[in-house]
Amino acid sequence: MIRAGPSVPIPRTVPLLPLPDKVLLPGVVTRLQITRRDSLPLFEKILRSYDSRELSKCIIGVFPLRSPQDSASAPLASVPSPNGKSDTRGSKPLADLIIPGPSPVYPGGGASEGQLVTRMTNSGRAGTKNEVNPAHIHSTGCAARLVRLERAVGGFTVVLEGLVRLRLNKIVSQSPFLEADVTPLPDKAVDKTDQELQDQIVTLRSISREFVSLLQTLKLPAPVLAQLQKFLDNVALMPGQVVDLLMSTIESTVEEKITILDAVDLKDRIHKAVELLTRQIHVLKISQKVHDNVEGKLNKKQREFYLRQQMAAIKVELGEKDAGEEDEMSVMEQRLSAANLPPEVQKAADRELKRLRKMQPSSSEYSVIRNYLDWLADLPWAVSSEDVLDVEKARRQLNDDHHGLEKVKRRILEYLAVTKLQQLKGDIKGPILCLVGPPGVGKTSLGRSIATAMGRKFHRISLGGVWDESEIRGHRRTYVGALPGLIIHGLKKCEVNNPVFLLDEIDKVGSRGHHGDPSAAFLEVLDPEQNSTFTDHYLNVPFDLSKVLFIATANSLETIPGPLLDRMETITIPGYTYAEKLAIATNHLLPKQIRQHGLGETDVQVTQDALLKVATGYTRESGVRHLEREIGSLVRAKAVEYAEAQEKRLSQTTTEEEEQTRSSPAAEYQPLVTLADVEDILGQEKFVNEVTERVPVPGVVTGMAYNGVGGGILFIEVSQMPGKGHLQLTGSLGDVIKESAQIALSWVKSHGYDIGLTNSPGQNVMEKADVHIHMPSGGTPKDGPSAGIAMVCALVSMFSNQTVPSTTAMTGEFTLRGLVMPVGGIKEKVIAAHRAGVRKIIMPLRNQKDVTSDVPANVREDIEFYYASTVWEVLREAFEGRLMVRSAGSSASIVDSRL
Ligand SMILES: Nc1ncnc2c1ncn2[C@@H]1O[C@H](COP(=O)(O)OP(=O)(O)OP(=O)(O)O)[C@@H](O)[C@H]1O
Repeated sequence: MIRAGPSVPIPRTVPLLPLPDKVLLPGVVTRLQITRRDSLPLFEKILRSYDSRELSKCIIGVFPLRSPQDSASAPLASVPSPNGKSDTRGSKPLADLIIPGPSPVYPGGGASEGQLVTRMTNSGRAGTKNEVNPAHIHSTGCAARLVRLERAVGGFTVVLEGLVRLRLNKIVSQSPFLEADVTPLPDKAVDKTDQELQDQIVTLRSISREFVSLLQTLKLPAPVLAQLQKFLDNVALMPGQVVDLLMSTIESTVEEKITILDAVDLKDRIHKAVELLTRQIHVLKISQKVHDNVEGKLNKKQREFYLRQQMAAIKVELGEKDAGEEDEMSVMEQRLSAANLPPEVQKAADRELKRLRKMQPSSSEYSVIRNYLDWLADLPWAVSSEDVLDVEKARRQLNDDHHGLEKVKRRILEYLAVTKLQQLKGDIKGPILCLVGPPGVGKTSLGRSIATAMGRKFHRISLGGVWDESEIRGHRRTYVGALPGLIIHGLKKCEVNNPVFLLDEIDKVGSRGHHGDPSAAFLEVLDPEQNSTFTDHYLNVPFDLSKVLFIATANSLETIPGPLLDRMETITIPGYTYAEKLAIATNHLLPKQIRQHGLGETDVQVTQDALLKVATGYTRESGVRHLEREIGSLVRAKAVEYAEAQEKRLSQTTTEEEEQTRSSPAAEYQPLVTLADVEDILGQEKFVNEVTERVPVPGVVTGMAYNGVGGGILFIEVSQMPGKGHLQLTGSLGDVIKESAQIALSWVKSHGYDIGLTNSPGQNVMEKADVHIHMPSGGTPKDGPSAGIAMVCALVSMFSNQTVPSTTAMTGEFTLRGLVMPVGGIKEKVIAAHRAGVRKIIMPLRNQKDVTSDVPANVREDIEFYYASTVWEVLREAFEGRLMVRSAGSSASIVDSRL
């Protein structure tokens, strides 16, 4: 409904309402919350002096109040003199004419609650305390009449209707409220002869129509639209009023609204309005685009998402997007570009990013893609740490961290030197090292030392019990909760693409389970030719692993599949001798434990014989892990003593002495741990020397074993019982060892007469007897041919009733023809036998070189070695000449002699 403007006279002096952050234009109705102290007296007075029906007669001058900065940058028109000479805006001083402003629009007929009533916003809320500085009041304002006035919490709620522009001439009073001398600036009647103005009106009309039609699509309330439409019909008659109204509906800044308020000249106002409307139409079109896309049924969350998108698009268009509030997408984009992705990966990332943009955050697919992109952004595609390839420094590092292991250290240094040379050539394709040895010999800690020596990051991947290929290569993204595998996880953790990866216990990787073959995944990872394009199932893009230094560790090589073993260079770390253990304990384990228990270097001292007793009496292992634990127990016991002694001292000292006492060790504390203390602290010895304390019995022989956890000795026990010549085998024996037992028995049966077990050549030594061969520690599976000669000796010992000394151990494969064949694991077997107290070892002649090259000299010195090529030689050495032999086979010509 368009109404003719009410002819309200505008007095020359009006009370003034300064509005910060808000502009009232003629023709617009607005509701305000008045809480500013300086404005309250005005409304108090109005409430007192006017009857509610006469309120509309009350005219107020509403002027924008600009902030001091604004006023500084854009000086306000000086308070003009009544003659108008100082009007800087070019509008001529007008007479005291009272020309009513355009009719305000009252949607729904009522002025108070209509939708066009500008809602109060925080910025529209007048402040609570500021005193107005008249210099900050803008020179152009708007006369307004009061439509409603009510008391509200902390002030008043007023509804004002803009009537006509005002020029502020002079502030005439500041107390109790501002009053000013003003001049109304009504719009001039349209000059139909002014062609330029007419053209402008045409443009305004078309652009306004477009604007209103766009508003329709945004579902503005129908009555408001209807009002706007009707209003536009009058654009030719009152273009100024139309502009004012439209300007109050578009999104614009206070500054822009002030320029409209300032534009008293019609052409100027239309020109500015067309500019702002064009921009608003552009924004609306974008919102409509978004709007069109979301047509259809949307749930609450979807709607929220699209509205947010709309907001973001509008912000971008307005150039208001702040770096601080950048949306998730651009942050992700930045992270991806910072990750320096290889082109192929970049392509995949772009593709996923594009998909992500089209999704709503609440969908499950959204988080899947987000996670994926997070992974891509977090991986060190192009980040490497600087290598320190200083061989001398590496040598020092290895020597500082580990005692002995000379061969291993030499090999590692060779490796580093080669890597250094290759790096100079830009071609790094070194072999993959595999450290093999029993538990606790320092394989893992060697790996760590290598990383430290090279200045690289270290990451340990424990492979024990990995049965599933996807644990290494990741799950495909189609699986719910899919993630990359251990390799990619490790790279993310290290944050560089050239760390040292220790593949711990590679021999424990389960082979061929239900979900692929995990060891097969390593075929690619460990192949320097292939691993530059390693593709994790989750990432589905290749990652170059060629800069990663892989070091594998294993307890035994037997369970490592051939092709995998083929890719690695194995370095064997045998078990330690007692002498080595003593040195390791003294130089590394004891200082480490003392440090870990918070004591000083000299607070615990352990004598060498005490340490040796810990090693021999409390541990039985190839490595030093248990030894370290037992030393830990010793140190703990001493730490308790230390703390107790200190407490005791403290309770006896005065406060002055306290500080001094705290730092000094307690007097009655004794740091030395002697041989006698060991049993008190650790309890009774757990292991006695197995062989030296054993009384030799016929039918029992000491054998030598070697398995994944190191070397050891094992006893072979044979007994006979009445029977019919059957052989019984017990002790978790494998097929090969069972066959060796058969071969041994067959040989003994066939040579019974030669060895003096029977009286005639045709007699069967087992005619009326059954034989039982047992190998104790039934819980440990045993296999392999190396117990052959020990079984022959055990059988001969039982049948002949002669003993073999328990300190004599033997190892060697045995053929039916009585030949002794070489076996493996000599070094570990010898060292373990030495630990167990063995003093004489019989072994195949062809293993002699292993003893001379591998067995430490101090062990060799303690043991008497005998190398045999036939079983006859073995028998002679084992029984030390106590066996009656008639004929020592074809190789010997001795008849009826004592061997
Ligand atoms: N030669 C040595 N010098 C100094 N310390 C050693 C030596 N050998 C082993 N150690 C110490 O023994 C402890 C056990 O070593 P580590 O964990 O490396 O053994 P491992 O061979 O990897 O065993 P596993 O096969 O069970 O993983 C570590 O604290 C290590 O520092």
